[in-house]
Amino acid sequence: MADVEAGVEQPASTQDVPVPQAASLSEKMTSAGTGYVLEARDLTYKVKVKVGKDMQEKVIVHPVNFTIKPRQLMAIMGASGAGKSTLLDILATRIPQSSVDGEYLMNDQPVSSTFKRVSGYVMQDDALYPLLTVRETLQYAALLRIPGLGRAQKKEVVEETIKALKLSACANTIVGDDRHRGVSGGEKRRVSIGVDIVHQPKIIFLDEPTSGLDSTTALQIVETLRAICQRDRTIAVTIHQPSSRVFEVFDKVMFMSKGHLVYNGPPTGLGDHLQVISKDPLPKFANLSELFLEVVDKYEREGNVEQLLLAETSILLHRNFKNVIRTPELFLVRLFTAVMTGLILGSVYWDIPASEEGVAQLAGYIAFTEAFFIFTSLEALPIFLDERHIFAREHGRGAYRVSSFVLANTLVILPFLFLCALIYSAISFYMLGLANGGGNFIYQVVMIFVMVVAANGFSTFISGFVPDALTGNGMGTAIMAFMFLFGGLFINASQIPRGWIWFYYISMFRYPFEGMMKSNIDQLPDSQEQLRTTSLEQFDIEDWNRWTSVGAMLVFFVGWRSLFYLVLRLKYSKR
Ligand SMILES: Nc1ncnc2c1ncn2[C@@H]1O[C@H](COP(=O)(O)OP(=O)(O)OP(=O)(O)O)[C@@H](O)[C@H]1O
Repeated sequence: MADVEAGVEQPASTQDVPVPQAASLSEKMTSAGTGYVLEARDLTYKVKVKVGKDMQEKVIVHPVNFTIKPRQLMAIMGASGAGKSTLLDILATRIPQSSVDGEYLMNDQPVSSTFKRVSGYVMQDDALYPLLTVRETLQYAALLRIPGLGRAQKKEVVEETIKALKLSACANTIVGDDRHRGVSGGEKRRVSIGVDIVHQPKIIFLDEPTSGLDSTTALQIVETLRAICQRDRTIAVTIHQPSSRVFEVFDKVMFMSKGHLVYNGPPTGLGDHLQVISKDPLPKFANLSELFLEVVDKYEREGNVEQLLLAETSILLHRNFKNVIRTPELFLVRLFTAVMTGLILGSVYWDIPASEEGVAQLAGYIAFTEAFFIFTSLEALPIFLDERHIFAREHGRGAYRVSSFVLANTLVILPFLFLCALIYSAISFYMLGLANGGGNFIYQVVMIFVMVVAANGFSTFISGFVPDALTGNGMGTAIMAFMFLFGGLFINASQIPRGWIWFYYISMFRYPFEGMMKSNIDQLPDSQEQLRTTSLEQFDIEDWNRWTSVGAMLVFFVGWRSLFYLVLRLKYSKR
């Protein structure tokens, strides 16, 4: 009993309602002490409807993915006809599983017959006997819903329910109706809820529990639900138009639009989301959920609901850009070193001659350029690790998908890396006096760009699984050092022992080296035909196509990023 009494004395609206340690009767009655996680994977609901003489398929709920966890009060929102009730019915298994596509899991297992035993569904209307008191109503409900329990225990359950729903003050008042004065509208709604949760289910679904109530009463109901939720309950509620205060009580909100899930995250994230999807400036003091419904309605009328589904990546991009702009030192340092390195190399290799010595200098310049850009990509490891921690927390709350995070994380860095490649090349290329025939300069910018993008992908991949930056740095540097060894400068392919040749193929240094060497040597004038032939032979690149190098680095880039995605999925999606 201790926990329910504690629940009564607590202000139910606070974010941290203490969770009692002692097991109450309700805890003893339900199988799992820690609650249930519900997970929807591509859950889809289609029906056949008659159009003229034909039967056509209509999608009521498009594939949705989300998790609902114990202690997270979750609201399903959306305009009328958005699919809220249908989704709630699917979750409550009121729509047979056989007519629903996709997977619906409870604690990682497909939902089975035990589901009904641990869950409760609260209807919208208050169908109660008007002349019974609140306590009597709940007592009869207990008799009917929990037949196996002894009389004393049933009484205890009823008292617990009365306290949890804050009905103590009116427990002996009749429910009432138009002709008999009884409890208030809010209390009546609590009694209705009590009737459906008197068997203390661990999972509770409520269809519009606040409809028809004024905003203060609605707030009290939602706060009570939140207090119940804190006792390891998994609760999902459909709600049409909550006030701002009600909206903020929820831990998580899901917005539906024409059967699509268009927002899934904490109420606090809705403002950022709105900024991205709204084409008009946002009013300063607005009810966010109402505003969101208005914006979504606009998209619906324009027939562009699918566009909303892309918003997740844009929001993350938006936030990442903001973060980058507000921490310019991160990028300025890298840009500064790119400029300095360009200047230093330009002065060291000033005006390379068209001779054997010049080709050796060119090889030195290219190898150092690679080392500089590839090794320094590891510098960003601590930042990536911080981002991974933020991701873990937000993804755990179901705020966004792994793919959106990886995509946003990839895209945000591209313009900056391009700038580094361009500035570095613009400085050093001309100081070295390299020939610009055959688009050699543009080739160098593109090559260095795809090279840093690939190296960045490698560092990000490492950041996906290492415990800390030190380990990541050690591991990354060691792998890169070996890639450098097989990068084309120190040893030719024909000299590499057979057992090591695979390293030559996976070396991120080899492709840019061979590509840039080939591109530059090809520019030697016809009078240097002999030098050109011997140099190409010396580096084994007579038949090499410089654009193959660009392609190879793009493969690395996509490959590392895909591995990063897989690592995050394996590591975090199961939890
Ligand atoms: N079995 C069905 N056959 C045909 N259409 C259906 C079926 N079930 C639901 N729909 C349609 O699917 C859409 C979503 O219905 P649903 O009741 O889930 O919406 P809602 O968001 O709960 O709306 P409201 O807030 O008005 O209750 C509606 O257009 C409804 O008419």
